[in-house]
Amino acid sequence: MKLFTSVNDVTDISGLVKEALHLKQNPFAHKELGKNKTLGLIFLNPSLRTRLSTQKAALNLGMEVIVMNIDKEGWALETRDGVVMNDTTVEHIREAAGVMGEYFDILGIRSFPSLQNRDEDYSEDILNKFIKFSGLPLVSLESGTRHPLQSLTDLITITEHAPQGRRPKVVLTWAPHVKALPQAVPNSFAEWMCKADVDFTITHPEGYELDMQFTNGANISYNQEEALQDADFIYVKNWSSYQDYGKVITTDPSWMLTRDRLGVTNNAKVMHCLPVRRDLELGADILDSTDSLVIKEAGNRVWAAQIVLKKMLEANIKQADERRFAGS
Ligand SMILES: NCCC[C@H](NC(=O)CCC(=O)O)C(=O)O
Ligand SMILES: NC(=O)OP(=O)(O)O
Repeated sequence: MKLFTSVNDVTDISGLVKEALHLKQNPFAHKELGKNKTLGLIFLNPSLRTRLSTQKAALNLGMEVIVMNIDKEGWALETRDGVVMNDTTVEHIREAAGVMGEYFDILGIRSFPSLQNRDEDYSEDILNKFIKFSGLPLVSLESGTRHPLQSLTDLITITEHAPQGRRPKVVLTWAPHVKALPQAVPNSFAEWMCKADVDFTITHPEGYELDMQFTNGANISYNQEEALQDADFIYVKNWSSYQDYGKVITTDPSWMLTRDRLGVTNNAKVMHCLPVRRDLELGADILDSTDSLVIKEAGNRVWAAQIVLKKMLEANIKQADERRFAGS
């Protein structure tokens, strides 16, 4: 594996989940694999889970890790091409990414969308430039349109807690929020669920339709109660409008999931990628109950990151060996 930016970088999804669950039982079995290899984690936006879990995963594999919050600690980055840099930006992404290529063996990048310009965000220009100019194997730590480490984690968590002998029903439900949030988490979750062995439904108010490229194969409903019927897993997330790009169309509190809503479900477990705003997006009564999987889910971020880094290290070692043999 050279890139992990979407589900399309994975050839065997259920195989990857199984391997991640195996790592969870044997976290230090590959401690030699990452010896003398350096992972660079570059954040253009805040993070708690992605930063800590990916760092821990790399340490479990014996790697060195360097973390930089480039938005706060680096020179102001220019990402556009063909501009005279006579304003506030100091360093171009071409040089910045190129330099990272000299220091690291694997690069992780977090780059949120601006939510101002849909074409720009959905072109994944910044992620693609880091890939191109670093020349490194790259793992997305959440980009303009996707959060694949989160989605792999979510599938691992669903697989661990799924009922025996039948396909689980998974429902992604929109939740209210005061701020405009990216579509990356729900896009990515939908994209993975549509390819997984689950019965998948999305429910949201009108105007919150996600880009159809991510929801192909999902049932979509504007009626939350109907959608929740017989659910085994409920994935709660706010996102801003894709159509009226980046806008908050409603904050209707009746969309907030509370425990009394779970009555129509099949004792559903509730998931959220975190951070979550209590009693705005999701009721504290759920978060503080055994119906919530959010902490275990966040725990599984380690195994998602570790299996991805392991695949990248193995591919790189193979490539390096091939180069060595070719030269001998
Ligand atoms: N990485 C996990 C989610 C990150 C981001 N949430 C946020 O920005 C929450 C901000 C707030 O609640 O103010 C999102 O939804 O994509
Ligand atoms: N879920 C998630 O990606 O959390 P952070 O933004 O804290 O990394």
